[in-house]
Amino acid sequence: MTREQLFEQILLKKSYLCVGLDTDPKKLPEHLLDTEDPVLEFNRQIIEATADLCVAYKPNIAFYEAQGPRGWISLEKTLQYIPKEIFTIADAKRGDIGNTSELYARAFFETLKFDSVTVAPYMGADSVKPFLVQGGKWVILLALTSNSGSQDFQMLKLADGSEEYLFEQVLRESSTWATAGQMMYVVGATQAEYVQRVRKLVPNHFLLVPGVGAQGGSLEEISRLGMNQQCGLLVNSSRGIIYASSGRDFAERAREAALQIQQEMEGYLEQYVQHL
Ligand SMILES: O=C(O)c1cc(=O)[nH]c(=O)n1[C@@H]1O[C@H](COP(=O)(O)O)[C@@H](O)[C@H]1O
Repeated sequence: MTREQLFEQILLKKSYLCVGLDTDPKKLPEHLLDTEDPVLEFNRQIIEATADLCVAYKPNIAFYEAQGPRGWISLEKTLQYIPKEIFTIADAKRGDIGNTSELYARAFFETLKFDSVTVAPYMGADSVKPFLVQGGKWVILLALTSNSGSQDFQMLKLADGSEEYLFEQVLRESSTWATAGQMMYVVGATQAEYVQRVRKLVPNHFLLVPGVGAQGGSLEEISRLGMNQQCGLLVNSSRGIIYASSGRDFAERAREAALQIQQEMEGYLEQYVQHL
């Protein structure tokens, strides 16, 4: 999917919501447990209930890998329920020496046919570039993550007296590896105070923003500080949507939670994206 196609979907749906499919078999509503593939049935109903309100789905691969072969099958079948015009993110946080990254890229882009994969920058250019070879496929590089551990390395100053944090060097350097049509960055919603520094270095890139809802980040703040003229944001919520209820009404409640976010997003799009 191209950046223009993604922006078209955002305008059409008045939404930049990404629904996180972090489907934990231990949290499934009881009435689904005797279906053939409870994870798949849960995802199917979540997708059916939210597809008109979001522009992306992000299955977190850990939740499927942990199930062994069964999990991979649920994941592959889940992708078949996602409408073609919706952007798909394999949240796998991969990256390795070149020939291994090539196979990770093949796993997510060719075998599973995701539009994008999250990648860790720690091993440098040759670990990321194998993911950048196919047009229409995206790398979403971890820049400033939402968790408290982001302080450990990402927020280190590069040298005594330097004004620049390590995450800024990651943005500066990696933005020369690919255009804003193939690379996005993860910036946690809990890091809103640094979003202007991010935008100075990557004004045109899309940012994948996790951390609203369960982790406490503010949608208003990240939208006000992070939007660009093509919206430039995909804001993810996982638990806040998919576990809005643990009962028979889980899909209905998930829709209500997604609708609430979409309506708030509609307001920010009108306010901050000038040519709407
Ligand atoms: O890459 C991610 O998506 C990610 C990066 C980050 O900095 N923080 C973060 O929470 N995530 C993911 O975003 C999702 C957040 O889920 P909720 O907190 O339930 O909305 C999980 O799948 C996390 O793995």
